Formats: sequence, C-alpha cells, structure tokens
Amino acid sequence: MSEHVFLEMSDVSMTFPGVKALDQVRLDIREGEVHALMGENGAGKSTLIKIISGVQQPDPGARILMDGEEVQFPNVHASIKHGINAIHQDLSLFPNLTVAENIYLGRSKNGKVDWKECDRIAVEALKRLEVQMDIHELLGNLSVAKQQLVAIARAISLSSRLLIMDEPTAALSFSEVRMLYEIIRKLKKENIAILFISHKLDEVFEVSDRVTVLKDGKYVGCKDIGELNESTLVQMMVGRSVTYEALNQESYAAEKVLEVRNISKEGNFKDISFTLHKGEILAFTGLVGAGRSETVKALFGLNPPDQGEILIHGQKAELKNVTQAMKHKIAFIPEDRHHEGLILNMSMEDNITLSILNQMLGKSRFISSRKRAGISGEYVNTLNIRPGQIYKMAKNFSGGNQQKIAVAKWLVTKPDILIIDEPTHGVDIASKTEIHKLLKSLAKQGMAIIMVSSEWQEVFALSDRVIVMRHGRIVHEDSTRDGDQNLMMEKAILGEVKA
Ligand SMILES: Nc1ncnc2c1ncn2[C@@H]1O[C@H](COP(=O)(O)OP(=O)(O)OP(=O)(O)O)[C@@H](O)[C@H]1O
Repeated sequence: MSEHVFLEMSDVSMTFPGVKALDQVRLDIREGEVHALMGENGAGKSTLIKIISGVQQPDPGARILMDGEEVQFPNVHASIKHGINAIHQDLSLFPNLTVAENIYLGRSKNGKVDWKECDRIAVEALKRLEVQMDIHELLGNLSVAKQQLVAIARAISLSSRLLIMDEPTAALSFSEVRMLYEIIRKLKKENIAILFISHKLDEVFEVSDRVTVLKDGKYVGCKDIGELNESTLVQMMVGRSVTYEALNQESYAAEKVLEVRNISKEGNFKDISFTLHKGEILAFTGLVGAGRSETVKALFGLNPPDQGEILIHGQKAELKNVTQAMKHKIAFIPEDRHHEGLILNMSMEDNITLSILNQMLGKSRFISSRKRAGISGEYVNTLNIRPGQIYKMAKNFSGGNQQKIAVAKWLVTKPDILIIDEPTHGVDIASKTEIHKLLKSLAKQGMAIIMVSSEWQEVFALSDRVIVMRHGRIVHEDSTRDGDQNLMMEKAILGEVKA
C-alpha cells in the first residue's frame, strides 16, 4: 500500500428536509488501501458514498481533490471517469444478460455491440481476479457471490482506482466471504483502493488498513486499524462502550406452543421436526442456503410444505396462507425487509400501524391520529429509530432504521409466535443490543420466538436452543447453555446429513 492520498474530500455537507445527513465531513483515501467506513445507522455512510460516486450532489462548499486537483462528480459517469466505481448492495446488474454482457455494459457505440471486444474484456477482467466463470452464462443463473464477482470484474475493467462496496458480505456464506477477502487482497496488489461500509467488527479488523468513523452526520476520526481494538472502535462510533450481553440464562415454560412434525417440501427442506415453547427463543442457524428461511416461511403460510403436520397449542393447524397464519397469531419479519417488509412510499407511522388499523379507531369510529402517533412514538423510543420523524416516508430512512421500522410493524401485532429472519441484519452494534433486549423481554412476557441468524455470537447470546440446518435438513439441535459452540459450527459447515 502506498502512502499517496489520491482522493481527498473536505467540508462535505448534505441537507435533506429536516435532516443534516452530513455536516462538514472529510475523508481521504490512499492508493491500494482497504478503508472501512463505519458508524451507527443513519450516521451518513451511504450518503457519503452516494456523493463520491456521483449519485447525489453535496451542499455547496464541499471540496474534492483527486491527486491534488479540484474535481467535481456531477453524475455517475464523472466519478467513473476518475476511476471510482461503486458496487451497491443490489449490484445494479442485469439478470437477463450474460456475464460478458454485464461486464461490457455501457460500452456499445451507436447501439452496436462489438461481441469479440465484449468477450475479450470479460475474459481479461475475470483473469485479473483469477476467477473461473463461463462468460456466456446468464447472470441470473449465478449465486449472489458470483454475481458480486461479476460486478467487481466490471468495475476493474473500467480501470478502477477506487472500488466502493456497501456491506459486501451481507448476503454471502462463510466460504464466499473468504473468497471475497482473497479478491480484496488481489485488488490491493493492483494498487486499487477499496472503501467499504460494514457493521461487522470482525470483518473490519480482518481486512481493513484504516477506518473512518461518522456519527450523526459528523466526522469523528480516521485511524489506522492497528491503533484500534473492538472496544475503542465502538467507543468512537457510539460514544460509549457497548457490551454484547449473554441473555440466554432464562428458562422457558414447558407449554408447547408449536409442534412441527416431519414437514418436507421438495427442493426446499426435508423431514423437519421441532417443538417451540412458550417464552422460548429458538434459533435456526447454518450457512446461507441451508434452507432455514424456506423452513420458517412455511410456518407463516408463505411456503406451505408438501408433507407433514403443524400443531399450534396442541391443535392441528392449516397454514396454507398468510391470513391463516395471522389468525393463529403468528407474525413474520422477513430478511428482505426492503421488498417484503415495508411499503417504502408510506410514512413510518403508516407502516407501523398498518396491520393494527382496526385497533386505531377513536370514539367517532374514525382512525385516531393521536392513537397512531402514540403507538408509533412508543416504538421509535424502544427501538431508537432515528430520526424519530413518524411522518417521514420509509424510503427516506437509512437502511438500518428501515430494518427497525419493519421490526416495529410486526411487534405491534403482539403475536403469540414471532418469526424473525436475521433480526439485526444491517443494524449497528448499539441498536443490535437494544433489539436483543427487546426480543428477550418479549419472550419473558410469554412470546415464543423463532429467529434465523447467521451470526453465531447472536445465536449464543440470545437464544435458548439452537437448530443447525444444512442442505435443507436439521443436522443438530442443542441448548445454547450446555451445547458445544465449536461442534455446532462444525456441523453447520461440514455436518453429515443422513440420507
Ligand atoms: N432521500 C432522503 N430524504 C430524507 N432524508 C434522507 C434521505 N436519504 C437519507 N436521509 C437521512 O440521512 C441520514 C443519513 O442516512 P444514511 O443512509 O446515509 O445513513 P447510513 O449511515 O448509511 O445508515 P445505515 O447504517 O442505517 O445504512 C438519515 O437520517 C436518513 O434518514
């Protein structure tokens, strides 16, 4: 890594109605370094990235220097011209085009594609990454990890000096994350700098050289990773220390709320049986693609099984659709909260109270705005949703705060059984502990909770029992208090599956 700072930004501010998303922020990037951008939900990380990549324009007064020369990024093309490429979480690729076409994208002249050139560019870019891939395969047929590699190949084929990644490991399995780290190391060797957003401390310590921290839209500091440890980094982000408390010390009731008997669904999951008790938090873990989400969706009528039976409070239950599931007082908070969880063009208040509008009627039989504001405000406080503007559209909240709104939306229904898929995905460390405490207190009040989580620390800190899945089957079940953590992780990764 060279010490040469090629990108320097200062006095970067960005004002949205009612919110100063960035306030006189600065950032500098050295050639070939891996630079992590960190901060709590709503700190301004995505906004800063959008400004660097020309998607958004800062308030007047911002200074951007490339190799000491003042530049502007009025649009995405301008920033690409300066060698800056951003890979967003949705990857912005086309599933109906081939790998080669996706890498070549945007280079056709007068609407004509030079197919030889297209293949040549794709082969060369993938070779630089030392990745084997059929360039004529449709992108949509590839795993998310491979699609991400295509996005990286595309970026470096545009002669990137800075590659920006927004939570790049969010949808990757354990081995795919290792593969991405390898790619990052290769890019460093080519002197390409990486700027990435992450909420995962272990990953930041593993791959980054320097870290810039933002808080409430303000610059807190930039440090070499060697100068920091987990606790000092959290202190910079949150302004206080946050401990990851082990909450799995409570005992749950003997009363069985849910019994699942040998449910199977072709190509999804096979022979799944388990019991969930009143007040229990049961974790489903395993690698991405192990069939956990498909299994829990079956319990909410979203992916009904072909075989087996489900009992609720000892009675056989039909769970063929969401309406039936809701009648049984089951709530489901999906992992993909953007597409499945929220109505982005509605306000936070609308989203939170949507499923309980019948409880919001006032004396006049009209919906009481006082009641709606009251209940929304309650969840704003409990989940620390920032900013606490209940009339703000869901789409205008930061990613992590959108997660919290989706959580609130289902918690208001006061379900008997709560199913939550990756409860703290994209949520910062301070809010993470708040969500953990909230789930624990709901369990204490008698709610039975199933959570799917890929984060081992979360599984062991929060759940009472854990089920490990692999290739659509249960390979292990244990109590988190007595269970052997290493054995469970081994089972998830290597576990033998009975035929
Ligand atoms: N289009 C918009 N309109 C209004 N406010 C916005 C808009 N986009 C972002 N904001 C606000 O700007 C602030 C910073 O948001 P940003 O998405 O940059 O945060 P972040 O650090 O990336 O958070 P997260 O970790 O949750 O993704 C937040 O308060 C957010 O509500």
